[in-house]
Amino acid sequence: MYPNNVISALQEFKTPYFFYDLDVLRNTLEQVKKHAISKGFHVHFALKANNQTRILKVIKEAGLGADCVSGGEVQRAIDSGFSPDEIAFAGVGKSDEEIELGLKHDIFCFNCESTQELDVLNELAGQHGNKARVALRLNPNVEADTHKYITTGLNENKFGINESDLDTVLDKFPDLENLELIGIHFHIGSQIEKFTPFEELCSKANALNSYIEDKGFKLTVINVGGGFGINYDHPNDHSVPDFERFFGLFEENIKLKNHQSLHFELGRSVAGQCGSLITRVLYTKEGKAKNFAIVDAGMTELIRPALYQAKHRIDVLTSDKGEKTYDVVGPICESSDTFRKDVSIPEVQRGDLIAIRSAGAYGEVMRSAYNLREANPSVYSDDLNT
Ligand SMILES: Cc1ncc(COP(=O)(O)O)c(C=O)c1O
Ligand SMILES: N[C@@H](CCCC[NH3+])C(=O)O
Repeated sequence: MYPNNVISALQEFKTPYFFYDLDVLRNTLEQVKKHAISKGFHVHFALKANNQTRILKVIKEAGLGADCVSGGEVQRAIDSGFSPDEIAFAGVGKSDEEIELGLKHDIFCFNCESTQELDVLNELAGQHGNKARVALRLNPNVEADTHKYITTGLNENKFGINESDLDTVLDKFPDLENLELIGIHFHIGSQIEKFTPFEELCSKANALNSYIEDKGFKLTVINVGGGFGINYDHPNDHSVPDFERFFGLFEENIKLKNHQSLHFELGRSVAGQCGSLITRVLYTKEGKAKNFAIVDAGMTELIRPALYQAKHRIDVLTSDKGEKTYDVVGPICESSDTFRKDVSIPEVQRGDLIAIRSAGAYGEVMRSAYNLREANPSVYSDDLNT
């Protein structure tokens, strides 16, 4: 819950809008610095989670690099001050145009996901006259224990190169004269709350690392991806994820050779807790079976509940009345436009301000204009009149 001076400042802006508490972001980044960067680990922020320039500048200043999945994100990273040698470009379907943008800027690394992509990258790099650095995204077939739509490291997923194809891919490298294989890359899924999948990932990564090095390749980059989950139920008590345990697990379990460094691509765990979607109650409706609180934000602003049945905490900022049970719903013409079902919150009335919490990652970036919805500007804590 926000303090009263913040709540009254938040009243001034046109809802719905995203509010970013930059102090929460800075505190989060302090922990990333303490438990990862100071130990020599490289942490790339996944722009797919949040690509607001203001947010990216704070993240860049803390010493993180950028993990991009489109030409647009590569360009946004560069425009936000990331140096090309801090930019990794991943993605299962990079277009020729997007690859060319990466080559033009001579970015740090392309994370490649198929043999065909390697051929295309090799050809385009040849035309550009520069060698492209490549990390192979390998599919470790590890169960991430998360929502099925956001698991990525299983054989049935479209991502990465399966172990059974690895020899064929490695055998190609002598012919790929414009590529330099510098590393291996993994990413098993997102919003992973247990630590066992990451332990399993470490043993798979160790085995594959040794296997490829034994074949005579020198890998300098071991990239274990992102996926660390956040606490959606208690964003105040857990505003910063337990990075000590997360990075400690990798420090203990990943076996690096002397010439190797460990890389991460974190999105949600960095940006998730600093953002809220601020919305106003438009109407309340007492149904036969349900009470509805109809708010002015919808799945167009935050699609996670509709897409993954995600439950974001709802804080009513302007009511201290007794609790009442509501379905909190948006104005979009879809029944799935529901933020929470049967949630107990202080009784609300038209005009009350509500914060839908933990919306800093995969919130604003996934916004759509469906129903011709207008996008209001985001608000940053540093600019509040408090
Ligand atoms: C390849 C890759 N790297 C990094 C991320 C960032 O993941 P997260 O936000 O869960 O840390 C994702 C998203 O799941 C991804 O697909
Ligand atoms: N968009 C997803 C995460 C996908 C991660 C990208 N591979 C979410 O909101 O939880």
